Amino acid sequence: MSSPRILVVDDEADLRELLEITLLKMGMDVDSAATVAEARARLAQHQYALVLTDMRLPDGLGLELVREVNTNHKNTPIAVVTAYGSAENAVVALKAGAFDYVTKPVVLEDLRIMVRSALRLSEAEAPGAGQDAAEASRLIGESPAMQGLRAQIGRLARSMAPISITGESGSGKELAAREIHAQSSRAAKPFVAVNCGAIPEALMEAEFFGYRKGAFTGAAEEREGFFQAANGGTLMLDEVADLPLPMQVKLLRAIQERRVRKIGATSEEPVDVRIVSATHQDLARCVEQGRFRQDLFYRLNVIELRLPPLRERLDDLPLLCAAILARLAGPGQHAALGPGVLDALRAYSFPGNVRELENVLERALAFANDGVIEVQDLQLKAARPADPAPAAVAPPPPAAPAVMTPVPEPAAPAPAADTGPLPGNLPEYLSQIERDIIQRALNQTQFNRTQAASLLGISVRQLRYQIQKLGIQAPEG
Ligand SMILES: Nc1ncnc2c1ncn2[C@@H]1O[C@H](COP(=O)(O)OP(=O)(O)OP(=O)(O)O)[C@@H](O)[C@H]1O
Repeated sequence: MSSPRILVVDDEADLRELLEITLLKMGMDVDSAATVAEARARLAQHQYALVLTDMRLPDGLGLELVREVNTNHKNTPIAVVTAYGSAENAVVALKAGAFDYVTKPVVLEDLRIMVRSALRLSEAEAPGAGQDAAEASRLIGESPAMQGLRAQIGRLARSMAPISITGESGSGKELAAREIHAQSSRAAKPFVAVNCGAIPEALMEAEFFGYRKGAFTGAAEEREGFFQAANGGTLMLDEVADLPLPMQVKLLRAIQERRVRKIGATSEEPVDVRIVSATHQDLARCVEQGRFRQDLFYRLNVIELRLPPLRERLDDLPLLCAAILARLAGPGQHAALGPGVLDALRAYSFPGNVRELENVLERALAFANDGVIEVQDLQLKAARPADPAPAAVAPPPPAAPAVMTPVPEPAAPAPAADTGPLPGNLPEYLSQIERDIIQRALNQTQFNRTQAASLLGISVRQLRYQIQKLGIQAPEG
């Protein structure tokens, strides 16, 4: 089998030589070009497994090559070499379709990581390899919005560019992130999803970067963090707007440098992780309000992927219902919608999106006779005629009175202290009360954590923490 062929485009002879030697040592065949024109000539002659170009060339910009390769040589990944500290250039190149970048002075280990990743990509795209993206997709729906989304995911999966996924709660952000990972050259490596809103602030650094044995009291043995766990794969930062500011600084550094330092370690280690972030909040607004760092926003938001709310793609309801019912019924079992049910679902606004649809159908199936769901089984309460249809990334609407009734104050069920027996285990007793109340709030809001938190007068972060601590089973994606 012949070695992969790589084109290096750089007018600085020293750097070009360094790149060539490194690539040759990795077993590649290397061609080089010193100008855009030479690069074009080479590209016309050969099919390359990777093009690596400097940003500034004597007769033009590396960016032009990025665009050309993306248009005329769709299966060839192209990466850029950017000057140190010019984060802006790297972001511009990624937006233009560069697969990845390395910064000058080039750290050879980073270069090797990038090249290996690009070659996995070329192999995956070789004719006959891999699956057809649409066929493999787990994102159900044939509405124009979903078709557009799947096409966009197919394109985005090829690069290393950070992606920021926005969309309402339950609209499929995590599923989309998994899809990007599954279609990328990183598919064989881990996909790690982290709910940034559910980690107590004091533990964040240890959770993200890991720690060495003895780094602090309780660090009985060395532990990896999320970055190490996702090495070679994809790290999804879910609810990224919930990151506390000090952690945002550390995360920005790790993303920029592609290196992390475990707590208690003296040196940093390289990590090769693609970052996908998600939020139901308007991150730009969070930046304006000083709650989110502008530089991290810029870094994460290189490419934006918006997930439409379910009410904007109601035509997908039949397919979604069929898939969800098939899953709920189990193999060999039958579950179906009775007459008028689809119309009733169509008239509903699904503030909790696909997750809410799943919950509605699951509950309805429990009530249904012989697996056929009737309109009354849906218990949609009110079809809410004038739904506000909130903007995709706007803060969630206030609790809708038609669906929710207030949860009593937590103090209300306190034991009748004067008469009843005292609880034998006060902490457990209080936990049980808390568990019941949170469960009720979640049930009432169809597991919309933002609305449940607002009903209970606590922050989403507090609610998530309590859900985890109390072991409440909330359906997750
Ligand atoms: N297009 C879709 N096709 C099939 N299932 C979907 C689709 N979109 C969402 N789902 C399902 O809906 C549920 C919620 O999806 P997911 O967890 O990805 O949403 P999310 O936007 O990340 O939610 P949250 O903001 O609450 O974290 C999951 O069970 C997921 O499988």
